[in-house]
Amino acid sequence: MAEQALQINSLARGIATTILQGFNRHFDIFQQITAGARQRFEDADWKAVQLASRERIMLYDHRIKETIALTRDLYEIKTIDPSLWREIKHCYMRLLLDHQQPELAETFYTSVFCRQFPRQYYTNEFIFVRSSISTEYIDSEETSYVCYYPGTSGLRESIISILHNAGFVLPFENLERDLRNIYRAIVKHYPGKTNRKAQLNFQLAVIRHPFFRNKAAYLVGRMMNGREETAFALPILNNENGGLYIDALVWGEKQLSVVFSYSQAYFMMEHQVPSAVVCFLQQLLPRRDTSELYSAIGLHKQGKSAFYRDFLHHLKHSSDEFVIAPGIRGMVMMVFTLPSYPYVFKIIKDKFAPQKEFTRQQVEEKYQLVKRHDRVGRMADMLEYSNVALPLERFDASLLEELQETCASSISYDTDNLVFRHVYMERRMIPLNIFIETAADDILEWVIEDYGNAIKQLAGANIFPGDFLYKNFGVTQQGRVVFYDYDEISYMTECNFRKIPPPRFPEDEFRSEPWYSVEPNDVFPEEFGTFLLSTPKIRKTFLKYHRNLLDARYWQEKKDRIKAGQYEDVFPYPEALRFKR
Ligand SMILES: Nc1ncnc2c1ncn2[C@@H]1O[C@H](COP(=O)(O)OP(=O)(O)OP(=O)(O)O)[C@@H](O)[C@H]1O
Repeated sequence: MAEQALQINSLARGIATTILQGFNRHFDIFQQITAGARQRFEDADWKAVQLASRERIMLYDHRIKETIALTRDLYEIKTIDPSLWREIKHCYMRLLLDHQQPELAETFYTSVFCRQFPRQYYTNEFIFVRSSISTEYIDSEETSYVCYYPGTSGLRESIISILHNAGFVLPFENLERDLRNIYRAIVKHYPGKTNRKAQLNFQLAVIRHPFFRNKAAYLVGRMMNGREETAFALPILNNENGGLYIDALVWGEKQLSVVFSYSQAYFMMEHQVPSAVVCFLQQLLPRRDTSELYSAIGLHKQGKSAFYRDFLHHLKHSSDEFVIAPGIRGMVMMVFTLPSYPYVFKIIKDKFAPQKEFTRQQVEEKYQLVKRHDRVGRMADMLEYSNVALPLERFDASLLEELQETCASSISYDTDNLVFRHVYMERRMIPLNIFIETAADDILEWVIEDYGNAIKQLAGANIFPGDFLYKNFGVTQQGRVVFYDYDEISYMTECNFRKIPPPRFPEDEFRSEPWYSVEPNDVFPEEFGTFLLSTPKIRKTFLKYHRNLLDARYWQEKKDRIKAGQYEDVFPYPEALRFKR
């Protein structure tokens, strides 16, 4: 008996060690790709930036598969042996005692387990439904942030030190000018105080490493003046001529929150202890949950795991029902929400409306494309889950009926739960068609302008939304228009933008069929007006700001620029914040 226990124990230790080695390897490769961000930024190698971003997102699944294959090969695991796996989890927990990324390693373990074994074992006995270890005050050789004291060394010197510590190799094209710009921008926020040193009891705490994304690097921190605390970021750009410059001062939680939005691509930000970075960021952005912050720094699987924990906790402590999401029903997706929780749940329907000529697999591929693509602040990130069990009693009767009608192949019943084979979860927004219905004139003008900007920025990032209808866009809490219906997107470079040929005879215009031939990838921007410019007010605003969206030449030129390898600038902060150069 004792010998058998010993055997189980040594087998468990072996398997736990193999899984942890799998995670360590994953994190090493993740760090290597992340560490390359500085070079890519300084070389202005934007193509490499996009490739690295895509590669890093896909790493996790490769490592999970590899680790499962290895444990199966080494230990001949075929079916689950519950007592062995209980022991493996204990061994794994012991191995994590001094680990610097224990929460990530736990998630990795859970993924390895869940990919192999059935749902009835997804309990805290076998996986990390709850984390078993605290990530507070984990030590690493370098601290996550550095403090500066403008009260003693002066604001100018402090900013110079911050830039110096960020470790850029390229020089700044005109540092004096940038320092003046920052100084002026800060002064605006402290009227009347800047000349009196004693009143400015500043402390600046800045995350040591820059956050790289697309064509920018952001230095992120907080400024403390007495009891006042303000989050800020300094976006740094490359002039592509051997020099760097500071483009703006992003000031306060609201502005910074847009920089860290779920509709942006993930940052590349190097640190041995991500939990410390997330903890710091949470102080700057208390309204962003840990899930979003982990995702923001590229640890989207941790984001997913944190989200799910939070969601289960919320379910336990709420009593409202899942209901059909307000708005126009999807022809591809069945969308529902829990009013007390700011997310929607999307299930792919069994059958699509006839005009949707694609398959379930193609829809999934489009969603994956968005996950890996630069979302430029205009496409919502989504969390994808398999086998999600939700309490049946929390489903509104009409929702349940509609789910059964439209998604039967994706749902099953397990005692008191409804189990979804596959779900996308996404931040809830106000569908633009609903927002427009009640918007006052000035708000309508602003939202239509932003809607057009969203389309233009997506186009600049090589995304053609396919379906421009207002119902496919939402308005976020920060008041930005974001696209969320991905089933018809394609790359701009795959589209053929055409002007409608003139009619050959006057009767042509009255025919039900076009008088010209149309290939599958042809797009006629002149036609957008028919369904977008529904009311005079919308028409007037749209044409004021975005008349060019109805012109095939505009689209073709954008496409040509992408083909020529030009990457458009998209700033996650208002144009008005940008410094003059
Ligand atoms: N993130 C979200 N926040 C709020 N509501 C949403 C969200 N995503 C979807 N909805 C609601 O669900 C509806 C259908 O969603 P979605 O557009 O993703 O489905 P679809 O089947 O792809 O649509 P379509 O028929 O246009 O292809 C939307 O029109 C909107 O009312």
